Amino acid sequence: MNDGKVTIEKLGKVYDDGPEKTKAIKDLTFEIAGGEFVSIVGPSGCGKSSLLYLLAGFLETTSGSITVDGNPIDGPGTDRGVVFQDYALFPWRTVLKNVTYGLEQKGMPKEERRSTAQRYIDMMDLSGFEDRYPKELSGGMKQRVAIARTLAYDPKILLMDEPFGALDQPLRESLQDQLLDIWKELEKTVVFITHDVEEAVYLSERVMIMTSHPGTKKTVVPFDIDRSLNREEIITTDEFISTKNTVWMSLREETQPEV
Ligand SMILES: Nc1ncnc2c1ncn2[C@@H]1O[C@H](COP(=O)(O)OP(=O)(O)OP(=O)(O)O)[C@@H](O)[C@H]1O
Repeated sequence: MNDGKVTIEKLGKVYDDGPEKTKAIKDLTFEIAGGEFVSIVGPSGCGKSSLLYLLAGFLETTSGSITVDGNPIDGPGTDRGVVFQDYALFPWRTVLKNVTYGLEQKGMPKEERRSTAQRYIDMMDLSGFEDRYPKELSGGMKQRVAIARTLAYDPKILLMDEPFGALDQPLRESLQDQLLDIWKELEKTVVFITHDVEEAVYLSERVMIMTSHPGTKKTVVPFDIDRSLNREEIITTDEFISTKNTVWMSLREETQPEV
């Protein structure tokens, strides 16, 4: 069954393109079920982005393996969609043309491209902005376009690298809730990198904490949040508060200098 399951086994990544070799990731083994929402936190420089780029196929593994539904990753593919912090929109294309980009690459006929793009533009509350250019949009809107563009080509897996890191708190919260709605509706696997422990726990089903450089899996914290509750109710539950503390303590052990 093709369901977006990710299997990472004994993964290692060494950068050797500079004057010195940098061991970014070592011996990381982790499995993500199809349709699961997993967040990854870890100290700065522990290899979170490297891991995401390896999953995206932008980088090659040095050792170990990553498979999606049993198939080894061999470069970028439309089964995986990446959303970056800085939106990475095409400035010369309108909102609509940004969203249809991946569909053009897939060779989808024009009419179908238009209707598919419109579905995700509507889903991300961008109706009426189809003909705007990125420079005419706010940060939150740009990120919604970036998400719509990724969703439009229907990847099984969403790889998100601090996608809301540049946004202020109210916008961040509104995009988090929008992402949760999408995840529930479209049942994608989501791998979400963040520095924000509250965001990690609010969004996901499990949080993986990485050790400091070179990064590997330190621990995985699973929890069970009742998604029928609203934000105010969720963040005051004992489960949410204690999970947040557990993740925070684990992360702090990695970031505090040894005495
Ligand atoms: N292209 C590269 N060439 C050489 N070293 C690199 C390269 N990209 C990253 N590194 C190094 O690999 C290590 C992991 O970097 P990475 O960006 O994956 O960490 P990160 O956890 O995402 O960091 P942050 O939280 O600060 O964004 C760091 O030591 C970094 O300097």
